[in-house]
Amino acid sequence: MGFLSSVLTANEIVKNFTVRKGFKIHKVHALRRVNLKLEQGEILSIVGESGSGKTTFLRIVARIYTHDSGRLFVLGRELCRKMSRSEELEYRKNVQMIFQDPFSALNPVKKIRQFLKRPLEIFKISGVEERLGEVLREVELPLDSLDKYPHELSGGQRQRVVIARSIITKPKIILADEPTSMLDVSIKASILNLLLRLRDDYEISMIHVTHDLASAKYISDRIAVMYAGQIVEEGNAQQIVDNPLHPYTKLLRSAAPDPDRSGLKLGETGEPPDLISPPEGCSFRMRCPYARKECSTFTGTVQIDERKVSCVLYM
Ligand SMILES: Nc1ncnc2c1ncn2[C@@H]1O[C@H](COP(=O)(O)OP(=O)(O)OP(=O)(O)O)[C@@H](O)[C@H]1O
Repeated sequence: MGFLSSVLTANEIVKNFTVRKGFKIHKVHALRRVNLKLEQGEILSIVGESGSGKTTFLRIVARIYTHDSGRLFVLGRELCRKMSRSEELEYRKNVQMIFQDPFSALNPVKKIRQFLKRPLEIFKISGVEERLGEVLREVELPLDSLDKYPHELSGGQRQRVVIARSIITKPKIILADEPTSMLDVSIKASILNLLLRLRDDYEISMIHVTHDLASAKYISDRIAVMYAGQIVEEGNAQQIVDNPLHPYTKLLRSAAPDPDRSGLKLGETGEPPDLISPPEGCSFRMRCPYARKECSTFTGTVQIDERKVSCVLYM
């Protein structure tokens, strides 16, 4: 697919959190100079283990957090700490987030109609009933779902409601944080297919965050692999999964996403480093079967065709 232009450019994004451990205050280096691009109509998956910084990046784009340094350009403007209320509203209308848990996203005492109507009220969008009907059709839910309570719907139907709300304002970018991780395997594919169709029908650009390389390959054009707050490999989704270059991507690839299938478990190969004091050089070197002396100082990125890989093996 040919893309027209970038809707998001992240340059050297840094985010630290302050945490208290006993009497001491520590800095967690959650994002360490992250560079990423999202093209119009593209689905980019950020893949990595728990704690690698995927959600933090998504939340910065969603303006739930602000970045400490670096520059982030979204839909033609630079995101800065302060935006006027009208700029903030316009931004939130255009950039919507889907959270991983469709159960906690929905208020159990409110009908689906109220949940879906809320953004239309906030953004003063007219033609409410018509738009409610349209989005339900788009997410393939029957119209009578509007008058149901969340507990009357299945997990997959609830996630469809959450997706309906995310598209009701006709956003340009969707940020999907593990949208299928709480769902049964049988329903996962239908939700991924729905996201793909929305992208195709409306040219919505998406950042999809997941632990699961298989669903990333299924849904994305490009994959960025994140480890300890850094992107270690980035490129075409199929190439990354079928022919991973970075030793960490190779490890993710060989780990069985399905616990019923035999295979390497990530925990068996060690743990990611503590982000309070991340190591110098390559952060993966302590777990890497190919580690050598240079890895303790190497921080570069190598471009191989369309792929970027941060590993000294490819120098
Ligand atoms: N609000 C916060 N306060 C302090 N530390 C945080 C906060 N949010 C995230 N962190 C830390 O930042 C690092 C990155 O976390 P993040 O949630 O972005 O990772 P993740 O890859 O999305 O993991 P998961 O898949 O488990 O959600 C972790 O070490 C985490 O403990």
